Amino acid sequence: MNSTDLWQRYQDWLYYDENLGFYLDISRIGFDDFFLKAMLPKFERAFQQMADLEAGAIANPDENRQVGHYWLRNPDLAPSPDLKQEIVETLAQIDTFTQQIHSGSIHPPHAERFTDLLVIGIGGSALGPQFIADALAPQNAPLAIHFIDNTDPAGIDRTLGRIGDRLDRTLVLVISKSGGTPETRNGMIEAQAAYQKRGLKFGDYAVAITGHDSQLEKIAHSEQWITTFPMHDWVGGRTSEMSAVGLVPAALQGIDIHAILEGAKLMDIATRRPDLATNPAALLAFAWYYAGNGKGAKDMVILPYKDSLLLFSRYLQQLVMESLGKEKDLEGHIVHQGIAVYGNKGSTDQHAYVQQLREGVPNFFITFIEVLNDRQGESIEVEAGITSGDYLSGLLQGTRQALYENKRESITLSLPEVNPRTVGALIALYDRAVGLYGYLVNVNAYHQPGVEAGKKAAASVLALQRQMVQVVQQSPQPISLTDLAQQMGVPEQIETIYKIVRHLHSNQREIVLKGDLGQPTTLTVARL
Ligand SMILES: O=P(O)(O)OC[C@H]1O[C@H](O)[C@H](O)[C@@H](O)[C@@H]1O
Repeated sequence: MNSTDLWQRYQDWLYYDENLGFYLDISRIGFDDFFLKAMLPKFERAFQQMADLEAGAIANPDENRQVGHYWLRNPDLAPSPDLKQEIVETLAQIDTFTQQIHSGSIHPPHAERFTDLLVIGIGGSALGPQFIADALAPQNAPLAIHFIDNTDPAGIDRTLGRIGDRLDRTLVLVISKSGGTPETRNGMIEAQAAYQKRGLKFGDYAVAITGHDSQLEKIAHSEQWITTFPMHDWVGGRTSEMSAVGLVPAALQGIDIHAILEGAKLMDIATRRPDLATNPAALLAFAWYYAGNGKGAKDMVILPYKDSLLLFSRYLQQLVMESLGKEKDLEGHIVHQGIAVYGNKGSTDQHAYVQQLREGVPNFFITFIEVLNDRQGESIEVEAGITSGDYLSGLLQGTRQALYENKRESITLSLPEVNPRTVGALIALYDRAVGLYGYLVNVNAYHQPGVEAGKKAAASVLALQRQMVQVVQQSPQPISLTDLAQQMGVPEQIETIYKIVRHLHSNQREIVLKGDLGQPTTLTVARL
């Protein structure tokens, strides 16, 4: 296509949202009118399914659940007065609690104010809060945020080390919808131990955000934690940023949560339109479908040209891949759906992997995210008539063009600036696009059955570890791996047992290994 035709195509497909000052350009995705016509009936169905979902249908059939994250930003849409009240009351509870923490009316036993916030959670109970904190926390936030989002002991030490002496002024938010996620439980127990070591009562510092009647809620009540916030059954982890999960940490950092909700609500209005050309989420889903042939044949590379949006790709990784990455469609046929997501930020990535994008395997499409306002205040010139921001903007345009010339497709989103409203809108745009795409490819975007397999396997490894330690304890002689597996009655698990033994040996716990570490058959295991 020549430049005049491209310019025309750009204008034909440009979406602009007046309320949000938000642009979406899918002109550099190569669909034609024929493809468009073929997709329209699919979109009609998807719009209808989405309307049913918003009206309270059981949109997650496997788990027999409603999917209600849209109601969080407009409680009037909730399908019953009770649900509406739950949302409104939780929001009021968050506002009151934030005010009490900031004013010091709720304070730690030995200080006038909390100064730090430790969030313990994983997956949907961490990625949103991490993205929002990095994108929006003010420089002198009333509470400085820290995360434990794993069961890595060294990672936990690193976070607690950063908090250091301020532990007695640190408020802890333990976030888990199910209230039983082992990584989060471990983080909580480790944090609890750190408080105890300092002679502090954990409950005086802790708040839980969790589902009704969960294990975590029970602990919070029995240990008299400061308070608890509800995590509704009808909000999925990866779309929970606008429930208490995302709003409590954001509000405590002094971020305007009502503006986040307002931006999302405005985007919801736009993405509710049952019309492909004027619905930005539908345009996104349409572009993804074309680029990957409705089968995820191409990866989604997310490239925000703004440092504060760095964590958006990580946030989207869960939202897109956990929602769409499914073995079966809604009728139970094997489909192996999904779209892989990766990316960091431009122009930084230009000095890393963009070489491959431009010249290597063409298995991706890019989403450029442009932020029109460079910074608060004036910019100096780094060359005659040119600022750093001009460079960033030029690099974005240049990369888009260079990739297009090499037949690499792209989408470009442009926001006026990064603020609570636009970030709320961005999140809402993508959760709707993922929902619509899920309907286009006929998968349940709201469950994650595949995650369970790894969790079950981990539990059986830990059971083997306990059994193995017992057998070694009772064995008078050092014992070979083969005999050990034999005595445990699981000869087929020898590799797993070997790895458990190696891990314990490396940590000088319970057992010692003797022999040539490079040759497992020479090894014997004895009690320490
Ligand atoms: O909030 P939680 O119940 O602790 O769950 C945390 C995460 O764990 C699971 O493995 C799911 O795959 C995620 O969707 C979820 O966000």
